Amino acid sequence: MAGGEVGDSRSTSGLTPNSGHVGVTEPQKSPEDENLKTLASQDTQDLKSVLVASVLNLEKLDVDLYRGTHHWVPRTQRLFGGQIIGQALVAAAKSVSDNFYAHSLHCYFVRAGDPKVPVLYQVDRTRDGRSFTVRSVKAVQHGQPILICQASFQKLQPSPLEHQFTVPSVPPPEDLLTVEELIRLHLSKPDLAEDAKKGLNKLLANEVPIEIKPVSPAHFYRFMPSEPRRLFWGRARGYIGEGNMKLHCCVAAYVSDFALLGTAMQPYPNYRAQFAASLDHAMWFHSTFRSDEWMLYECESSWAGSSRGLVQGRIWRRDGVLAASCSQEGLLRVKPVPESSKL
Ligand SMILES: CCC(=O)SCCNC(=O)CCNC(=O)[C@H](O)C(C)(C)COP(=O)(O)OP(=O)(O)OC[C@H]1O[C@@H](n2cnc3c(N)ncnc32)[C@H](O)[C@@H]1OP(=O)(O)O
Repeated sequence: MAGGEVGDSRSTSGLTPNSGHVGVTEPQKSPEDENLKTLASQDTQDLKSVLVASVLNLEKLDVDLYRGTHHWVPRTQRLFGGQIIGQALVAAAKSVSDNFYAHSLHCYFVRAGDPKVPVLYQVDRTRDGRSFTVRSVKAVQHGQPILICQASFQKLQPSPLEHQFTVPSVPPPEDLLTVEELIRLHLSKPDLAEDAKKGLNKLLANEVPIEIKPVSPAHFYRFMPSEPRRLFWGRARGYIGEGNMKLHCCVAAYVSDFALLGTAMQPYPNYRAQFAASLDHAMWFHSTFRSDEWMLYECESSWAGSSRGLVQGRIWRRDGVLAASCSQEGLLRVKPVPESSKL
């Protein structure tokens, strides 16, 4: 489903499986939760490997020119930013030797992506060095750029300088519910209004190729005000396997844009985003990881103002190793939630 992101209406932001589930160390479970887990794990099989087989599988048109198609299109009817970044990184990586690994990318989203036509990716081989290789990618639709991206790749170079922050302490993914399970739980409430049901069923029908388990759903859905910080487990649906680090970075780039910007909205449950879109996105890859295994996403927003929000993200492996960091600024044009929707 669509992740309940910043553009969502109040009917879905009221998703809270139980009012006590706001802490990050002791989730509450019930037999109902356990049944829902079994149900949803069956559903995920249908989307197996869709990211690899379709979204990130670009068609080569000419030297350094590729075409990408869409899988999931958000309700905003503009292309999902993570898809464009992921595809741009795939295109960039195609002309880079296998012993060079993506270590960073910097992107600007300059126009909304049109879901009705494919995206062309034009790659410029900016520089090939002994240790670093840089590629510039322009994503184009209707003859105009929608994204400009620079990606840098490095040969593996060990160093005695090694440090990282400590991974936050949270419940393991096995103890938490997926976004789909949270929606089903909400749908099972007997007093739910018909239009809310309709909206939630629409969300469930979306086929998002990633799985998300919010650590604190009440904050994730902005049911109550909270500090601009969120934690969730995420992974690509399906099996990718070891050995293709380039692909794992592209999948992580896809996932990284999914729930970042909503962090900046968490202190303001009385406002809904009328227009929310990522403006730029940067990412740094630190260590090897498997994007088809649960990774902990830690997002915090250091600033909001001038109709923009700035969010930093850290992506942790389950064993506590910091796999990647990202930063994004997004446009957030908001309006107050009408009194009637708060009921
Ligand atoms: C998970 C998050 C995601 O994946 S988001 C997807 C990835 N990101 C994107 O698609 C963003 C792509 N970039 C863009 O669309 C443009 O760069 C944006 C951010 C819109 C640039 O904004 P701007 O310079 O305002 O563009 P524009 O003049 O074409 O206007 C676009 C619409 O916004 C309106 N607008 C403009 N200024 C204001 C304002 N101050 N207050 C209210 N509205 C404003 C314009 O009227 C225009 O509206 P409309 O589209 O004509 O209805």
